Amino acid sequence: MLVKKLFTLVFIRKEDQILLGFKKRGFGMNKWNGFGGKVEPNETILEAAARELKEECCLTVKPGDLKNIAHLEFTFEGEPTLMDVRVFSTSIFEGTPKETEEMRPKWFRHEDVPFEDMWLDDKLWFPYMLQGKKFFGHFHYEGFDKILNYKIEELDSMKAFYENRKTK
Ligand SMILES: CNc1ncnc2c1ncn2[C@@H]1O[C@H](COP(=O)(O)OP(=O)(O)OP(=O)(O)O)[C@@H](O)[C@H]1O
Repeated sequence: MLVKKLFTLVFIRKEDQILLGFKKRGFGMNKWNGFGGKVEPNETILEAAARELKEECCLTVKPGDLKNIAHLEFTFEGEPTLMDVRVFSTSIFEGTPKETEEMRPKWFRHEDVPFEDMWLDDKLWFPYMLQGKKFFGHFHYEGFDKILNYKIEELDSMKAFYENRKTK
């Protein structure tokens, strides 16, 4: 049986640019990604998303301004964990991105997103996100550099997606 662990992932958008952070330590080190981390037991998913964004690049968002745009699942061959990642996006934020011990933030134009220095899955689902689509993705890795299989589905509504999962 797989043990589910809940994570957040936040993308800040500004005109034709997206804010990414270069992870300086821990899981996904030396890769560009959105901002996020584990949801703690004492907080909601939205609170966790806003907290991680603040901790990692010093931007403030109201949890209510974060729009849930995707649900991602990651499994790793031979590992008992399923990473359950709630992806959010917003263009409403306060502050200027600042480097922290964990992340070095940088704005990228859509055509300049550095996929060669990101998780392999990002290249597969970023086009959905950049086109404003909602989606579900599942990626099964062998190690960290090979995807054994995956599936991506465009969704009409995240709410309907979660309601549908609850009843299964
Ligand atoms: C495998 N393919 C992947 N593709 C894209 N994004 C991925 C990912 N796998 C993990 N992620 C994200 O990477 C962050 C890890 O967070 P992570 O640093 O482990 O969490 P947190 O800050 O709580 O950790 P510590 O407090 O340092 O233990 C978190 O946003 C999570 O959604």
